[in-house]
Amino acid sequence: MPCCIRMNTIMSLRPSSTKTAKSLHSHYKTKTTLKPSLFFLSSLVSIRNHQTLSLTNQPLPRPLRFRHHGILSVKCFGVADSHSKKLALPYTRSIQSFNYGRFAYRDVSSDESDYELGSSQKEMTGSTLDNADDWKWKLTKLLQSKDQQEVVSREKKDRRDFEHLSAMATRMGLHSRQYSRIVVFSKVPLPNYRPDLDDKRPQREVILPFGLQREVDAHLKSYVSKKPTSRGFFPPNSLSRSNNGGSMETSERIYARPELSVQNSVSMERILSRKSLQLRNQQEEWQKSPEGQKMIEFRRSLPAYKEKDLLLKAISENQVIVVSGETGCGKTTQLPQYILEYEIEAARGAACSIICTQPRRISAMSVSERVAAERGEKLGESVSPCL
Ligand SMILES: Nc1ncnc2c1ncn2[C@@H]1O[C@H](COP(=O)(O)OP(=O)(O)OP(=O)(O)O)[C@@H](O)[C@H]1O
Repeated sequence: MPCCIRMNTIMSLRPSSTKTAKSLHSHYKTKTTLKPSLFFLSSLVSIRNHQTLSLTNQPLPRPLRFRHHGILSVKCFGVADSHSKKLALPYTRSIQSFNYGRFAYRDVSSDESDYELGSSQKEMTGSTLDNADDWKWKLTKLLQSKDQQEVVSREKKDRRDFEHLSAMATRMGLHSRQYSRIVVFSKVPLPNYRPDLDDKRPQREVILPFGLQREVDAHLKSYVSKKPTSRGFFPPNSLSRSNNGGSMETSERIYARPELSVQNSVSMERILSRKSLQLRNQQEEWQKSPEGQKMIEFRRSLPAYKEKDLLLKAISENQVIVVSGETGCGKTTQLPQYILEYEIEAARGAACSIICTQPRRISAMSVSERVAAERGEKLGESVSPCL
């Protein structure tokens, strides 16, 4: 059975302070029948010249020294496994890669003094957090887990201490956000709103007023009858089904556009074609940049990405498609981008208009901001909210 023993629990059993891993080992051996398999050091302890620490019956090559760098928290996780020979130090290594600044792992020279392990974190930092150790453990487990994406807590004290916990998560390379009575720590950036964590969501569902659908149809018909026709501009494989000149626009601006004459239409095509090439260059530049690469990596991790080709095919072959997917899979932020990117790559970007509806102004704003950020743009370039 896996179990977890806190070092400070072990330490409190000892009448005198423990200074070396060797004495810790002998203490550990006599006080418990568990063989430790994972030795978990917090960010603030260094072990000289060792990535693994042997805690077997063999004597240690020489005493290993723990050194305190600010706050101390040490945990031992043991399993009742007599074959366990080595204690890996994964956390120490991950600290190096997450760059903990002054808390980063470093070697301790032999002339440096040992640290008294029994001191509590509270005393060291003056922090009001009484569960920092638990959280450090939880977040480290999250980082180590391949399957787990996030940790969710509904504890009042975690909401109270959110700022501290959030700072800790940031130092560990994690994202955090508070949603009303819930705090979330995640490996991926968190959205402004999480419907799955919104207890009041059923009451917040938007109920469309009777007749709204008919009103929308009438507006659409009116728009379609007024929109300029530019036949021949769209190749058959284009995903675009309208031509209003690029980015989202207000209905006033759309209706205010004058009818285009044939000559106007030709020069408009030239303008759109130039703009399309410009969009393609911009998109390629962004995708090659380090930030763009990072964003692409994140976007590819979303479930929608696996269906990208299928979706584009379905859109090109059908007038109406219905997409259903789990919350957060990328329906809102990814699908429109797949279409736009496809059109931009085909040098038709300027002629592609995509309208996304959101039930609230705040979500319209937040989605627009997010999509613009994913495209490496400022709001108002190819993505504009229309409130
Ligand atoms: N404002 C944001 N900031 C950071 N990340 C975001 C933001 N909005 C969305 N994301 C990320 O993008 C992913 C896809 O979000 P998106 O809104 O496209 O999902 P969805 O399938 O439309 O969800 P829902 O069904 O809840 O509307 C989210 O899981 C989240 O990780």
